[in-house]
Amino acid sequence: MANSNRPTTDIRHVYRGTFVHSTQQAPLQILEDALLGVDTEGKIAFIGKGAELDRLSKTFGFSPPDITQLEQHEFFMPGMVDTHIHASQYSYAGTALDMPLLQWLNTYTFPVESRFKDLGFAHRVYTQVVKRTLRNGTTTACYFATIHTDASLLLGQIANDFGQRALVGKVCMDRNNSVKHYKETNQESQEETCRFIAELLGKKYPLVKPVVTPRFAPSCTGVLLGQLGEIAKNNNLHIQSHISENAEEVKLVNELFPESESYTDVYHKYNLLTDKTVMAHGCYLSDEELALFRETGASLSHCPNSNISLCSGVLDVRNVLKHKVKLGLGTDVAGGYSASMLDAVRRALDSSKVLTIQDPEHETLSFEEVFRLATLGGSQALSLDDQTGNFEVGKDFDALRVNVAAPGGPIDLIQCDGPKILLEKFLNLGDDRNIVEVFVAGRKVVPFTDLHQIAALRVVN
Ligand SMILES: O=c1[nH]c(=O)c2nc[nH]c2[nH]1
Ligand SMILES: [Zn+2]
Repeated sequence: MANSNRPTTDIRHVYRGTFVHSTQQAPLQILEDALLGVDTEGKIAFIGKGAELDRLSKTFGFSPPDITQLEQHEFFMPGMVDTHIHASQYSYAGTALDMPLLQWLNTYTFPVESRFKDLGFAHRVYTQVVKRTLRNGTTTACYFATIHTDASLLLGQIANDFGQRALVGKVCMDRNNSVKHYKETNQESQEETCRFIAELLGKKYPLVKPVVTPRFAPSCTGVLLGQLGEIAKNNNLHIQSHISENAEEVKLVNELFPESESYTDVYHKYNLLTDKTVMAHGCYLSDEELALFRETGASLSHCPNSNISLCSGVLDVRNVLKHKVKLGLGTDVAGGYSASMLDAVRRALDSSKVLTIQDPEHETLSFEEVFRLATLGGSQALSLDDQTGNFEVGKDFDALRVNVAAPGGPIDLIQCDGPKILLEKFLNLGDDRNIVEVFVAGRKVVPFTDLHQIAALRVVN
């Protein structure tokens, strides 16, 4: 157990009980009867053993009555990181899953996304998606919005108001032959991206940052991809997009960019693969393409619900891990029908088992490995692992207080189980009723308070 001290400001909270998290070395580390202190900046000041109470309280200047003691059947785990979610598609989540990707985009997605020039509609949908994801334990979300700058800024404001850590992307697309009113000119896309970045950074939200967001290669010209690569580089920004999700899409990219060796090479040529890039899906990437991801430090977001729901493909996560490519999980609402990262955990396990059914030699992912993908892996995929992802001293306290036996909840505990079994039960059977409190950077953001609600009612100007 780490128990290093850190020069710190005052301690604001101390928690005592079971903590579960992942480290680089171990997908699951269980710390029973641990003490964790959070300083006034919301950072983890210390984590040690309960037996060290005297020493820790002297060193950090807190008194034992100030400690919050977890109940039986409760534990803290790191907040989950959704590395890929379309906030704008939340309005039709759970429907419209009867077509493959390219037809699905034209039939359902583009018509809905075009409605976000209406800020009232955007406000309703974005408030709901931020609240829903927070309640379900997503402390960090990497969002796609739409092509509309003001609505995308509104999403950033709402995430900030509710206290969620977020990367927010104004979608860029200057090519769309099927829904002609839902696209930008090349100049609009470039100028509005610059305005979006400048205005969002200008807000100085502590936990919300812009992410450069070419939708995917088929909806962007090479000129736009090049401009976005430049913008990201000049401002040292995150980048997100989609790659190799569906076989028809891969074929289309080969036709649209015949000069490139592969789909990955298209993005690489335009300087869009960096150590702050996250690409969704990657079901059909070759080993050479995975090697390019590893070389550039770019990461993948595994979105198993979406991959199954749109009959896109099945990502071989084991192979991605073998190539040492950074990897997190994404809900990919609304190609994925659930906004809950617990669903992403379950679908990732199911997908891995499908690969084992097809090939018994395939090494199935364990629940501990998938737990790591949902937490530390996601933070690494977003290059935010210096701030969040586990309970290391110096990181922000992003955490879920889980009660596996929450009254009225979905889990019946029959016998007295240890913390590893409790975690497994929660991952497989739990839901938001088990997530009794959510913390981001030390601040309790769930249950919602009146302050959250009032902030969210603010009308944009
Ligand atoms: O799952 C997906 N959802 C989208 O909105 C999208 N756009 C391009 N490619 C996509 N894939
Ligand atoms: Zn997506």
